[in-house]
Amino acid sequence: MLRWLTAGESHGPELVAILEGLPAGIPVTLDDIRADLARRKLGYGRGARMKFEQDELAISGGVRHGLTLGSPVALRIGNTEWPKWQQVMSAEPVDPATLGKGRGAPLTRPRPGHADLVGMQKYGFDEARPVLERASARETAARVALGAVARAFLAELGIRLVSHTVAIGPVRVPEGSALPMPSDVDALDADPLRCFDPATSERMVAEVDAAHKDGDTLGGVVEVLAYGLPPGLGSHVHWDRRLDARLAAALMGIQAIKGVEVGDGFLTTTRRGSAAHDELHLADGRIVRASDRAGGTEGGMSTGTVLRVSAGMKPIATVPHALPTVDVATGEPAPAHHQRSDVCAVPAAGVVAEAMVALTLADAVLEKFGGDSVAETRRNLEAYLAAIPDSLASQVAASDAVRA
Ligand SMILES: Cc1cc2nc3c(=O)[nH]c(=O)nc-3n(C[C@H](O)[C@H](O)[C@H](O)COP(=O)(O)O)c2cc1C
Ligand SMILES: C=C(O[C@@H]1CC(C(=O)O)=C[C@@H](OP(=O)(O)O)[C@H]1O)C(=O)O
Repeated sequence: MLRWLTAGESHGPELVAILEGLPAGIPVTLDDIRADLARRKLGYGRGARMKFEQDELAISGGVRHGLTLGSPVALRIGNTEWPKWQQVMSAEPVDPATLGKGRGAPLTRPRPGHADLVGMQKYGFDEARPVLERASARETAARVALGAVARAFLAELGIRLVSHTVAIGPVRVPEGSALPMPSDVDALDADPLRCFDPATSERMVAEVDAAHKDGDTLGGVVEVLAYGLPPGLGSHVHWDRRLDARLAAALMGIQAIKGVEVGDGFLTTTRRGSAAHDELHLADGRIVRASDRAGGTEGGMSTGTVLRVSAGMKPIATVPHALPTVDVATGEPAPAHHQRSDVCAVPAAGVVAEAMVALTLADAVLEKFGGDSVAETRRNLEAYLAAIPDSLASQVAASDAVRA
């Protein structure tokens, strides 16, 4: 079983993260994790903070000489903005009179769509600062760092992930567009919106520009693909063992994600059964699926074809053209508080989604194949695949290509 936890506030000294349950022998370097942290900052429409804040990464445990030890992997990501926030976010008691009118001023005009108001009601705060500090997606840096370690483990087994943006607001890649492969990651990261279709990307840039000009914000949809999965991760036998359910929970656990689809998702509900499923045929004596509408799971288990899940993100809640709210200090109507924000963070959400899928898949792999060293996990995986009788063996073209 793989367990992970993150802690730390958006403007606190650092984020910390622990990943427990990985086998020994996974190659992990600071540079690999830093590369993923840098990818999370990408994307046209992100706010000023992405430019000046650095992710100061340190590995505090679980890795020696570039390889995991089998012990918990502990990571720290320093917030370089901390010096400006030392007093506002001090762990030690502070005289409220010294907090002043700037950063430390109480935030009493909760933003519709953010965690502000309900967090104040639930935790008994009279302003939003103590809520938004943890509700903020700054925390996703910690998940991406853990996800980089999980991805390194999956890569050792020939499993590779890629994510891309499929919609920004109403602008969507055309139906039936080509899917990116793991080898396309650099090209995707070089695109302003991490979109695989250059013409759509141009229209997405224009959409972000238009929202920015109007003092508005945007959401969108990201898709994560996993190549090289064996059949049989997850299980049909109980709801909480289903791989699709676990992936949906992991993706819905990302700030601002409001919907998840597996494969063709809701589009499938509009089709008749005869046009909704992936027919099984024989090719060279092996079973092949004629299409991939299901997105790589059937019965809550990976089928061995490409896994395809997508997540829909709502528009950023801190709308520059501030939304109406109520000032809870005066009881009067007022505009919601706004200092700065992203116009659109969908490309970053794609990188976070990739991390959450990687962690979920790593957990499912360990559940099925176990192993205290990567070599042992690999042996168990290979023995399982070899034991599938010829009469049941399926051909998994894309996956085989990656694994080879
Ligand atoms: C990568 C990323 C960046 C985000 N940036 C902002 C932001 O700058 N301003 C903002 O108000 N919300 C931002 N959000 C969304 C908020 O974190 C989210 O709306 C808030 O936590 C409430 O979401 P919920 O209703 O899904 O819990 C971001 C989300 C993600 C995933
Ligand atoms: C800091 C990050 O994202 C932040 C997520 C976020 C929110 O409300 O979720 C609000 C913004 O922070 P601030 O209000 O300080 O400008 C984003 O910059 C990050 O992703 O590293």
